[in-house]
Amino acid sequence: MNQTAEPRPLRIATRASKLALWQAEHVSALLEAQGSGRPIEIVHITSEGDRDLTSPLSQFGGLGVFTREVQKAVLDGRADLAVHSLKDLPTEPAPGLTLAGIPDRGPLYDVLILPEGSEPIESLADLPEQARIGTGSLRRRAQLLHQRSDLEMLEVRGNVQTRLKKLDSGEYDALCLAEAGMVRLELLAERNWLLLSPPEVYPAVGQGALGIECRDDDTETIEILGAISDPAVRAATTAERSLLSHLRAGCHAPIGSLSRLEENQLTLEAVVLSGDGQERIFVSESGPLEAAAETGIKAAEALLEAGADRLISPGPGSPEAP
Ligand SMILES: NCc1[nH]cc(CCC(=O)O)c1CC(=O)O
Repeated sequence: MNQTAEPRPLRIATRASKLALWQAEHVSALLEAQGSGRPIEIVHITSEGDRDLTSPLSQFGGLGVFTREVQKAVLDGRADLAVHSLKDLPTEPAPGLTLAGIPDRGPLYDVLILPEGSEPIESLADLPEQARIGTGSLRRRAQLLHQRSDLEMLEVRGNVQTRLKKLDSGEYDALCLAEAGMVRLELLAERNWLLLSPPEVYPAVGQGALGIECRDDDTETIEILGAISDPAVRAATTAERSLLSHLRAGCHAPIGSLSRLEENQLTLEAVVLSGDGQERIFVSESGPLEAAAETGIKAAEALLEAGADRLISPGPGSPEAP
């Protein structure tokens, strides 16, 4: 009889898209380096958001369409932790789960990807008149229209690879995506692209960051996830998510934000736009790192004070439809 029991595996639940798998592998490597001594397994989950590739995201599933089934696997005990793109994770906490891990953050901004073989461009002004831009995100749509009201914004669904195929087949003149996803999938080197950064284009709340959840009574996993977290990223994303939840805009709203850290000071910039990009409200609030959530609330209040509630339409949707 063998009395030396193998340590229990630490099971990571993830969607099975290439990007989700990269992110799960990244977390797996962080956990290995952290050295809990437990072997790591990756459990693949199919989400509603991956199954239905035809409807616009705003019209089905709503909030948490990419995260719900991965969360269920942890709640059911099929896995111990769930890895999400933080920007896809609703700010409303899931009962029974806790957001215990927020590790290092990838690139924050969006990029405008050009079809294979196109000439490079240096700014949005270089796009042809009425260029067709593929994006399903109201935030990207509104900010691009704010710069160039002539652009034709077209809905796009499916994973990053599917979208790039549509771009290269001529459906769009350019595609707007997160730099983080493109870098993780090593897809930027092959083509020409333009960085879309603030103040022209603010990223989504939590963009580029990962959120790792576990059961709220699983003290061992909570401790392990704490050890692979980055306090600066946690503070920054806490401010951003606090802003979003206080705007009660877990809905499909054109909201962008950026947090900057300087020594012990956190500055949160935020924009809210009308869907057509005609109206845009900007605020900036600062506070100590430890008061990140309060800084988020202050920014939300300043936006509401300036009339943001008129621009935010209530309704179902995810914090960031892609
Ligand atoms: N909504 C889909 C989604 N969720 C996370 C990423 C990429 C990684 C990130 O932005 O954190 C993407 C693709 C995209 O927006 O281009």
